[in-house]
Amino acid sequence: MSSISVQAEPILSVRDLKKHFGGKKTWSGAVSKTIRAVDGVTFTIYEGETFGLVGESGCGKTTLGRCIARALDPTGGEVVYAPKEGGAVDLASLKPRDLRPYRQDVQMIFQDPISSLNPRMTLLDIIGEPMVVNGLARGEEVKHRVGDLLERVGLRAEYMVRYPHAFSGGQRQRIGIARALALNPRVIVCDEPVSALDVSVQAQILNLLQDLQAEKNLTYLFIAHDLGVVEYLCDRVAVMYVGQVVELAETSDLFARPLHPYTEALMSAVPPANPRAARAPRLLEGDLANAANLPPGCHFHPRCGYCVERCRTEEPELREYSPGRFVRCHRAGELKLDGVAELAEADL
Ligand SMILES: Nc1ncnc2c1ncn2[C@@H]1O[C@H](COP(=O)(O)OP(=O)(O)OP(=O)(O)O)[C@@H](O)[C@H]1O
Repeated sequence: MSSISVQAEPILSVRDLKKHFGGKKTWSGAVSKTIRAVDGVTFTIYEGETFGLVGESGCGKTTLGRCIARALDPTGGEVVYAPKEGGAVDLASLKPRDLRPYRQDVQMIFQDPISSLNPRMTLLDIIGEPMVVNGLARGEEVKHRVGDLLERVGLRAEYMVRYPHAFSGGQRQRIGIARALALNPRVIVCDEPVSALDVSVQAQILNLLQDLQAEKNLTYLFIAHDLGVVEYLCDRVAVMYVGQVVELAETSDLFARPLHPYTEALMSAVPPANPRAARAPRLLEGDLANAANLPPGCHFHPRCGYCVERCRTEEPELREYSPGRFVRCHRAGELKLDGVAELAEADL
């Protein structure tokens, strides 16, 4: 795990970010339902840290990551970025032309490298084109830089004349990483970068990401549903449930003692450290709430084993439970919830 220095400065402050889909008139005059994919997310990411984002499929992680990288236009809220030269800019509200100088600072790596790599382009074009378009290099210099980048991510420079289909899944992810690095970014949104890979290859890619972070002082927003990967890699973690953050904490605190019943439920699906341990997995029951038709009160209440009357009617706020620890639950602190570390100890 990388550790951020105490003096680390905020590099991205996400404030009340929203991305709603739908809500538009259809051809028949009816209005389509509004899907609240991201619905008021607030957190700060510090320079050099790995900030994890977890939650079930469909809870809005990808949409949030894409809004932060401005691959999608947010519906509302702010993404305040601190450029190297000082000051602060709200990436969420900049017009495309004004966004251009900052776009290269925030890059993305995707889950499925093959669908994000143009099959008709050589690696030289895939990795070199952004350099040329952004005026970072031209001519022979592009080849040199692409060769260096390929070698840095563990591939051979001469592969630059080949096409993506000639490579394995792990190698393609290395190509995706080289492309993201081509513009010397400061922040990389890593959207499930290892979930499509074999376990042995996953470790190699995670090690590469860690080495690159140390070398280039990169900041990662790391989106994942595999809690084991998140525990290993992230400094802090935000847990999302239907478009909202329900808990945010330092990784070790979150895993040792979750404060939100949803976090506990996610963790109960993690295999115990001791495989012989007799532990009944308390799997998450019921389906993720519908982002187009949210339940009243706490959005998690229909699936929550700790639900009381207030949870059915009153929507909880995200509040700071202790310094740096945020939770959106009426009963936070009152409940004694199981974390992974505690379970592992109890199992021995
Ligand atoms: N372009 C779109 N139009 C309409 N709805 C969308 C669009 N993109 C995402 N959604 C909806 O927004 C919600 C959040 O989706 P998103 O892909 O961000 O979740 P996720 O947590 O990243 O899921 P996964 O892990 O499966 O990628 C879902 O209900 C999804 O159906």
